[in-house]
Amino acid sequence: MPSPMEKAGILVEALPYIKKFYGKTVVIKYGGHAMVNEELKKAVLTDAVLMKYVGMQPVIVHGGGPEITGMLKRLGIESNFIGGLRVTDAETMEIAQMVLVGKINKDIVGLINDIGGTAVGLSGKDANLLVADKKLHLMRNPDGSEEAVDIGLVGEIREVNPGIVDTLLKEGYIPVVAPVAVGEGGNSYNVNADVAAGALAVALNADKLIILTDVEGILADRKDKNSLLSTVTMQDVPRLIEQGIIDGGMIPKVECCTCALQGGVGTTHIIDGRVPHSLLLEIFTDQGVGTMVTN
Ligand SMILES: Nc1ncnc2c1ncn2[C@@H]1O[C@H](COP(=O)(O)OP(=O)(O)O)[C@@H](O)[C@H]1O
Ligand SMILES: CC(=O)N[C@@H](CCC(=O)OP(=O)(O)O)C(=O)O
Repeated sequence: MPSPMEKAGILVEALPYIKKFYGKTVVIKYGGHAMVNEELKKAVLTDAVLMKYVGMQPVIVHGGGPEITGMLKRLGIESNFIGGLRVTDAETMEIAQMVLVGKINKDIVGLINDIGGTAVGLSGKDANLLVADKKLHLMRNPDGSEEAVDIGLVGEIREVNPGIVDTLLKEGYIPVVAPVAVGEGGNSYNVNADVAAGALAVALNADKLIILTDVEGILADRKDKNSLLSTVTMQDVPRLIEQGIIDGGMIPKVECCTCALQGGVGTTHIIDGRVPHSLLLEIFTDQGVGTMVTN
């Protein structure tokens, strides 16, 4: 345990970072694979509450892929993914919305409020926050040609109306957003949570986008956790994907970082949500943690 004097020293060391990020908007994408257990969830959300109390404007966009898969399995429905996206028929959409908006969103809001923050839960349907069109997945054939594949009610974000989030931030709340978008006729679209976080970060003109996941960051060799790439430039991304170094669920994350940077977001980071207080380490220390994707 640090002595009281050491504790005072730690607080003073944080001062330049508190000053730098005072009033700045930070979008935190909290992935389902990083929601490992209740203790860890509490550590992540405590960091968000602390950020709020020192003057930052955290906005949480959560995922919940594993929990949706678990619920579908309990109901005897198999999950299929194409290009990292869940093939979403009407029944799957109904369950995904129930899990994301009705369960995970409310669990996060409850935990934040219990820790001492004041959170308000939203889905992308509230106040037309996320408006989407049906997304067709482009699949590459072995001969190099591309084919559009129907993956059901998966949405491609067409418009973000961040007014409701701005209003909540101004009133001192922590907005917590579930990645369900509204489409024509008021119907629901399932949106990848990384994509939702990236689009919201751009619309809010955020200073930082931090993606919490279940690996150390981008690894040069996925079998070697010591091969962390601490910085990756936007220009490196297509080559890393082509070489198969970045694969699967990491692809939407880096693509979102790239889109966010192109859309004016200050910095983007992919960090390990399994490490307690990794958010604080990223924001309040010189070294940072995980991978920073830069332009
Ligand atoms: N180069 C890479 N470095 C680290 N992880 C990678 C890499 N390429 C692919 N991945 C995979 O991406 C996964 C993270 O994406 P995903 O499972 O969708 O997480 P989340 O639920 O947090 O969105 C990792 O667990 C890992 O299996
Ligand atoms: C279209 C699509 O794939 N939607 C995701 C939404 C949740 C999500 O993205 O959760 P994670 O961040 O935990 O992966 C899904 O249904 O799993």
